[in-house]
Amino acid sequence: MDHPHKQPNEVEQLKNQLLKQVAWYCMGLHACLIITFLYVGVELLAIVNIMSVATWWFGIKLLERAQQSLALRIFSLEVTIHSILVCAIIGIDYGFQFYLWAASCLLLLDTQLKLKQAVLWCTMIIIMFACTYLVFEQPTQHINYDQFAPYLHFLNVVVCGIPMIYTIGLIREITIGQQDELEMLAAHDSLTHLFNRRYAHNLIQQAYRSCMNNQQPICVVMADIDHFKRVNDQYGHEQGDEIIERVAQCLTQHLNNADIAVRWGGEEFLLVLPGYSMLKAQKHLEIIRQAIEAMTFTNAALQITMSFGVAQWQAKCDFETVLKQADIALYKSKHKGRNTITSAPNSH
Ligand SMILES: Nc1nc2c(ncn2[C@@H]2O[C@H](COP(=O)(O)OP(=O)(O)OP(=O)(O)O)[C@@H](O)[C@H]2O)c(=O)[nH]1
Repeated sequence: MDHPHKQPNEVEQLKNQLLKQVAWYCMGLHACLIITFLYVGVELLAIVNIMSVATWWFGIKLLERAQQSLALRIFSLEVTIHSILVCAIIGIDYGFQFYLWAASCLLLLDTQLKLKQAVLWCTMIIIMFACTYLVFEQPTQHINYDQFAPYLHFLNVVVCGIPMIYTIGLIREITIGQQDELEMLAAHDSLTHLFNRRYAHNLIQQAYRSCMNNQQPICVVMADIDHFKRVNDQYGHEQGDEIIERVAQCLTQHLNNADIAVRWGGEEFLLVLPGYSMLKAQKHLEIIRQAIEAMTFTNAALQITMSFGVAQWQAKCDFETVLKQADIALYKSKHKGRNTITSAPNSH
């Protein structure tokens, strides 16, 4: 069940905007048709179009009140009735039956309608479209401008097709955007935007395999903010969060594209440095250590430091083992008084 205080869905808002655009387009179209039908002497259809303008206007008001599902059903019903009526009066030569395709597409956009129901209704509309060719071949009222029928037919197909392409294209974009966002959310930690532990696992294995294949060294680093509990207690949890964020930014700034930075736990980070020998990693970590030590905050009294443990990932060694080596080295850094880098002994 929906939570009464749930956030408005961004995608639904986008869809609403898009539907409003389409609705304005359709309302304008019907307004033009009022004039057209008056001009060609089919007053009944001019009246039908006046009713259509009113319906689309009402639908726009529903969209403005975020009643998207009801608006879509009304739009779809309007288009269906309208197309059938027009075909019943002037026949199918003018191509108004194609709006039934648009009506079925509109109904499919109603996500509150169960897929089975939507498919059933859409199928019925498409069957109605097919029936127009059997039932309305002979018009009940002839228009004096029969010679324009092929052009109007052509125009109707195009006019009907454009919003369909536009709508489906935009929904495609929304879907791709959503997929990217989901992938991003699944891969990254929300506070630091670094990779999360679960996602990083495969990346780390890939980096390791690539280094082993190219006979390159690779280092694994465990890093932990010092006395973070004290910082939290003294300056508050929010300040603590800001520190974690800033440390993550600092790490990212000092890493290359191929390096992997992971938020491993609360104030604990894992770095995987492909192509780094132990010496190169130590030098690089020293730059990072100094950068973190030099960080300033709004509260001038606040200063933080970070401890590091680094291990070189040897061939035929599994990740858990090298991680443990880096972890033990980190523990030693803490033991030595923190704000320092320690290398795992068997990694030289
Ligand atoms: N603000 C904030 N604090 C966190 C977060 N995750 C963990 N912590 C806190 O980080 C602190 C970690 O404390 P400890 O593991 O005892 O280590 P420490 O105080 O950093 O001490 P050392 O690691 O020994 O230097 C705990 O108080 C956690 O509540 C977070 O996302 N935000």
